[in-house]
Amino acid sequence: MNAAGQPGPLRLGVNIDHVATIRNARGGDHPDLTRAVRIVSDAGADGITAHLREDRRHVRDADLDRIREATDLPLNLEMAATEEMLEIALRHRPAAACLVPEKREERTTEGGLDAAGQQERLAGTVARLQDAGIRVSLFIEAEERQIAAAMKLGAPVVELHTGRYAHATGPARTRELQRICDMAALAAKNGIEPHAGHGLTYDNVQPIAAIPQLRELNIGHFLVGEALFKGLDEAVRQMRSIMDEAR
Ligand SMILES: CC(=O)[C@@H](O)[C@H](O)COP(=O)(O)O
Ligand SMILES: NCC(=O)COP(=O)(O)O
Repeated sequence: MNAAGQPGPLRLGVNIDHVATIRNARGGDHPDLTRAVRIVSDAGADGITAHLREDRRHVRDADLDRIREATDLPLNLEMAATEEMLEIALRHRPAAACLVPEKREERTTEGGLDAAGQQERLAGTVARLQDAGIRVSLFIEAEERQIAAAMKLGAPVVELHTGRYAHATGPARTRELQRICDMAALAAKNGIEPHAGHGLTYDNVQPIAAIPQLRELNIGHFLVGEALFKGLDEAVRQMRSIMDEAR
């Protein structure tokens, strides 16, 4: 919140992974990721997010340079906390690196990173990224013990996993929303910048975008799907406008 008690600006990071998923379905270079990045930039995104999965099912190593060349927007690299990914991040120096849990056989990122249970393992990765000037974020469940772990690790940012909220209905959704509100407030109170993302759509983004402490939402799969019907430019602009109206 700013000095007047109003929520500050909310950045939109567009995750372009699933443009690459469609490209990879045929093995060529269409749809071109850099074209998508330029459209997203022109449509009002504040950043580009890409998850370089260990199995390279969507974005690939060579895409990272191509994304950087296509836009001045900051790149938020989502990555597992492995030595291989750390070396890639240190070579490419994205503006931000978001440490995510990864299971090879999962359909999508199923839950948050267990920062509380893996503090020792994560400490070195967080420190090496930060030493390289890369802003570290931890993609965690909205739980007090995970925020406490982020504080101990010295992470400047947490991204709260909104998957459970996105899939819940009725009172369960209200509970999930409250959890995210409370943990965004707790993070901010302790000097950690809270972000959120996963499974957000036009129908469910408004209450999340209205959480005053949140500074960034990362949204991908829905926007790429919606782009089939209205184009990527319009899909991003509409999301931007719902987010702006919520502040
Ligand atoms: C961590 C995360 O939420 C994103 O990476 C997003 O889900 C897109 O990647 P997947 O669809 O491969 O999970
Ligand atoms: N970290 C969440 C993200 O980048 C986008 O998730 P989704 O919108 O593809 O589910």
